[in-house]
Amino acid sequence: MENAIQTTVLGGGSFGTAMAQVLAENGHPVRLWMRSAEQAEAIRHTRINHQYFPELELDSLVEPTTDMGGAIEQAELVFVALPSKVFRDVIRNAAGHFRDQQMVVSLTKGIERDGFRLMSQVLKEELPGTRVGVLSGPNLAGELVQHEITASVIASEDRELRERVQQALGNAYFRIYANLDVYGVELGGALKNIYAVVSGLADARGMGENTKSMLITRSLAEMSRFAVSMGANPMTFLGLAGVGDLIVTCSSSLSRNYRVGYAVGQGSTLDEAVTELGQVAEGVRTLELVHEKAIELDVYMPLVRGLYQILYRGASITDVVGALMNATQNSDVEFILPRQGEGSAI
Ligand SMILES: NC(=O)C1=CN([C@@H]2O[C@H](COP(=O)(O)OP(=O)(O)OC[C@H]3O[C@@H](n4cnc5c(N)ncnc54)[C@H](OP(=O)(O)O)[C@@H]3O)[C@@H](O)[C@H]2O)C=CC1
Ligand SMILES: O=C(CO)COP(=O)(O)O
Repeated sequence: MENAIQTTVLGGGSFGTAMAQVLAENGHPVRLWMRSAEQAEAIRHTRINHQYFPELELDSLVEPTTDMGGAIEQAELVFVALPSKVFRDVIRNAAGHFRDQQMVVSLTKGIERDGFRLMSQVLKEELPGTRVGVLSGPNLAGELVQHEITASVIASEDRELRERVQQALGNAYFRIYANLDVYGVELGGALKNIYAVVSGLADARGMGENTKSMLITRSLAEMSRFAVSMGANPMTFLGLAGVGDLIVTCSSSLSRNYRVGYAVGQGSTLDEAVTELGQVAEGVRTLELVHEKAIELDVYMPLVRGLYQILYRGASITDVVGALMNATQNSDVEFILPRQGEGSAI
């Protein structure tokens, strides 16, 4: 195709595969890097990624590979779809293959334990000289490959990168908006996973629609409050990468975080729920990190605290719900009201 962009996706899991398919359907050759030679070989022969998308026939422009060097060196645009837990190690091992000014976009929605770093920060540290962006939004992989009309946000300080990503990914079913608030867009994607777990729990317990609405709305207030305390722009949380992603992950059983919450709500232990899922649910780890950070920064996060008590301290769901409904700190104030003469806060 004229104007085809050479692309690479690192990570042959659920989202990496979905994004590779979108790129290929748009006419861009894409190397899909995965660590398993067996998996790459099977995809090459069957055109199917059996473990993650057994019903999806991959476009002929998707080339599965385990050759990390070749995949990176030949790409103009590299997308990274790896769990946050392994992100830095994989990138560090591959660092020698990247070149100056190459465009690298994180698709990962998680936080690194050491130093509470987001993936774009990891990329900047490990790959100095490259241009970095993050893509985030309400993008369930399973819906994207079904061509459900979807939108996402490319956030980067680099205008050329934003435009290139819009060009590479945009099509009749996928619309890519641009944003300059890299930190807010990325933090939104990571934080909403926690509340998807809460939402799954609530659904498993048969809680009502009033409850669900309350939970989602208060989740938005809580994640925005945290983000503002970390220096993000609260307006970003009213967009696709904030409330947009929160709504979809809190509402869909396609969300792995929701499914973990649902399983725990039905009586599984956290370990059982995560093992049964067999894919990454970033919210479980993010919860621990945000819980710790909220204490450090003294940010009021009752839902994070409640979920932490349930998942990590063995508290009963009934007790936690009771405590939340009887909470006194800030409980009767919907928004933290500004003092006279100050701007508004959330
Ligand atoms: N799925 C979705 O709908 C969306 C996911 N995301 C985000 O994308 C990121 C990746 O998620 P997703 O693809 O869904 O996760 P999956 O669990 O589906 O896949 C994870 C992928 O990472 C690979 N991997 C794990 N550990 C390593 C390692 N040490 N070295 C190399 N590869 C490794 C896995 O390989 P193997 O199969 O060999 O274990 C697999 O290919 C997450 O941060 C998620 O939040 C963002 C938007 C949507
Ligand atoms: O981020 C997602 C949708 O935007 C996917 O959520 P899960 O990781 O919970 O499946």
